Amino acid sequence: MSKVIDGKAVAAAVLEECRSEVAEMRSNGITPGLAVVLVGSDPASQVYVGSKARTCEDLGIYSRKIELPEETTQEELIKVVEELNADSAIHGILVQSPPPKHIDEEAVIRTIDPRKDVDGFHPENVAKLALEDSSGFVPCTPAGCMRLLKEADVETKGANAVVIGRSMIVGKPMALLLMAKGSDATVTVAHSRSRDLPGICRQADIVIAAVGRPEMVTADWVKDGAVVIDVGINRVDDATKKRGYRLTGDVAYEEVAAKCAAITPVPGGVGPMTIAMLMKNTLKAAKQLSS
Ligand SMILES: NC(=O)C1=CN([C@@H]2O[C@H](COP(=O)(O)OP(=O)(O)OC[C@H]3O[C@@H](n4cnc5c(N)ncnc54)[C@H](OP(=O)(O)O)[C@@H]3O)[C@@H](O)[C@H]2O)C=CC1
Ligand SMILES: Nc1nc(=O)c2c([nH]1)NC[C@@H]1CN(c3ccc(C(=O)N[C@@H](CCC(=O)O)C(=O)O)cc3)C=[N+]21
Repeated sequence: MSKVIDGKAVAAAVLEECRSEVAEMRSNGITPGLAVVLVGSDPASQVYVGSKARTCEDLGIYSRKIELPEETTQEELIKVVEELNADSAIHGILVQSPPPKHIDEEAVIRTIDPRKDVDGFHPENVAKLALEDSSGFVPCTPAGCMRLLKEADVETKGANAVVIGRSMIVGKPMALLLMAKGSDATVTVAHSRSRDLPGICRQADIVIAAVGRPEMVTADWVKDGAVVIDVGINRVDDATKKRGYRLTGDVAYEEVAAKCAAITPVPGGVGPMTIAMLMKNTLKAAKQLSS
């Protein structure tokens, strides 16, 4: 028996919280605004960016989509960010990752005003997360995973949590959130150099898979009754689908679902939460900048 954690439903509830907050802010004369910058034309990035803009419009958040050509230089991109920093209609700035290879992503992120850094990627916000200072912005995907654990009534206190992946977008902030006071998990972070990943994973009460390898986590890696959060979004070729591909996570869903206590599906798990938490962060930015 397994319980499916419905990310789409939890995200919808978070978005309803946002909708009433937006209405209240607008009645006080503040319209929250989010700018999403996309360099190049990666098809997956275009899907996410479109979905972010649609969600903003639906909630009454002002959204500006800035699509720049692949050959945009770092200087040009930094100039765009600086203009958004100075623009009082914009409270949140997101530069879609990854940018083309000729752009130094870290330099661009450092240019974003930390008060508008709704991704939580700026060093100042990374430091605030590590310091457990709640005035900063928490990266949307791990924040969404924490909310899913909470909604599914998963006890993190004292639990063994294994995070697979150590990226600055997902794995590392996820580990910080799980170990923070209040969450109180015992956290192991695994990555491509980890020895005996299946053995490490089998110790876990909570598995967070953020790797980018389709169906890597199989049933024999997962302890009976564990909770599995699948962050992976992988496109795999599938001739039976009209788009020519299907989406799959980093977890072999069917076999793992058969033995775990709870699991997030892909799609419909962590992905929708990422967008919902981005809206939350945008409202937080708008409130902090307007007060
Ligand atoms: N649902 C959502 O909203 C989001 C989903 N994603 C998805 O999550 C996944 C991870 O994304 P992201 O963190 O950005 O990816 P990265 O590629 O930045 O990081 C992947 C991590 O996985 C580790 N890794 C790679 N191969 C293995 C392996 N064989 N065994 C163990 N560890 C391995 C890497 O180790 P090392 O550090 O040693 O290289 C790295 O730490 C992707 O599928 C991505 O599409 C990402 C963001 C948001
Ligand atoms: N600066 C930056 N911030 C990000 O937050 C960021 C980024 N760059 N680069 C790429 C990753 C990935 N990401 C996703 C967001 C939503 C879904 C999502 O909504 N997925 C749907 C399916 C979408 C589909 O059909 O393709 C789901 O899982 O149900 C997925 C992935 C945000 N990212």
